[in-house]
Amino acid sequence: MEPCKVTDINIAATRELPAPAQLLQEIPRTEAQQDFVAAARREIHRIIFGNDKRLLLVVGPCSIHDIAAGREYARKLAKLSEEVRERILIVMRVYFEKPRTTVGWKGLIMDPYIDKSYNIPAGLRIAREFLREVIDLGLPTATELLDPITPQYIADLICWSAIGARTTESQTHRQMASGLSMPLGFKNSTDGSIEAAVNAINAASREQTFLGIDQQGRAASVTTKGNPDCHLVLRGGKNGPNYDAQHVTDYLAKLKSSGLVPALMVDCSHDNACKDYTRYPEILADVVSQLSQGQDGIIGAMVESNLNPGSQKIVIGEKMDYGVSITDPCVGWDETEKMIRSTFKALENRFSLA
Ligand SMILES: O=C[C@H](O)[C@H](O)COP(=O)(O)O
Ligand SMILES: C=C(OP(=O)(O)O)C(=O)O
Repeated sequence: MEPCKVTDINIAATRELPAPAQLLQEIPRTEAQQDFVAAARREIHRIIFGNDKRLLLVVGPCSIHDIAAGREYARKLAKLSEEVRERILIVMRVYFEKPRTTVGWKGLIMDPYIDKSYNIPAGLRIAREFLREVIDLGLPTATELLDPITPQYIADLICWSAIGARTTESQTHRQMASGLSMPLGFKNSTDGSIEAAVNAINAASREQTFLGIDQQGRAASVTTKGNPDCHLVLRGGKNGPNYDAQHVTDYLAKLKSSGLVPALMVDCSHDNACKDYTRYPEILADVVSQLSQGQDGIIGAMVESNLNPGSQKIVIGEKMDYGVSITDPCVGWDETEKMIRSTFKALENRFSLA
């Protein structure tokens, strides 16, 4: 009789990945890119701690799936960001990892050819190359870090990152965040509560020891110092939005009483808008009006935006519409430009008062 199998019963395949150091050598960052990332992180840090009154605006596609469209978007955004940088620090969403409620396309790193071939080595290479391009345009980069191994491959090119609503409560992600070198936002939970995010900021700001990998790709025990630049992101929840003035005031008080920096970003998409992209402009306008009324605890806003509005379903093997999201719906470029220009105008008062 065959002995009973007790390992790898549910493993279909494993595929070796290049070590992080190998990929970083193959697709290196230049000194100028390194200086740019460090400077952008410092600027974001200053905004979080109230030493820079500009609005931190994290804007861009829900996910990057087509590099040509991503590049066109980045060029347009870079140009606009120069025009408004006196009052708004624009950071581009360059999201390569998507958390799913159940199942679905998990982003360019996991499945770069959107055909279930799951060529992760190719995904990591494409991601690194695109991040370098965005930085070379003078745009700081933002991403959600989902898989705890991914940062070793791309984090040196990221200026701000998010831990998403579905993973804020995860110890693994809090530990990872505690060792990341960039400012980071924890989203409130999908049920709308902020407790998990408050606990996450607390945990991530402290030293942690956990299992990870080193730059050679070897399993390692990692000890971190704690990330001092974490903050809350309000994204609404299943009971509705949570960006209104009352919620914002209550949540800032909660952060303060928990001994945390009273700073939060409002995500104008997701459950704050019931994923209805036509509502993103009115939510951003509300946030800006709170700022104009002196609410200094709002440090930033997030908007899911693409070249063209809406979203489309993935049909494997079929051509997709150019510049349209294949994950959450986004506002199109024309609307995005209007939103950013009117935000710039509306912030005039804030700066003249300062
Ligand atoms: O921002 C993206 C989505 O909201 C998130 O990845 C969940 O998507 P899903 O509910 O379609 O799986
Ligand atoms: C997945 C995202 O957001 P959330 O975690 O708030 O659903 C996102 O910003 O892409």
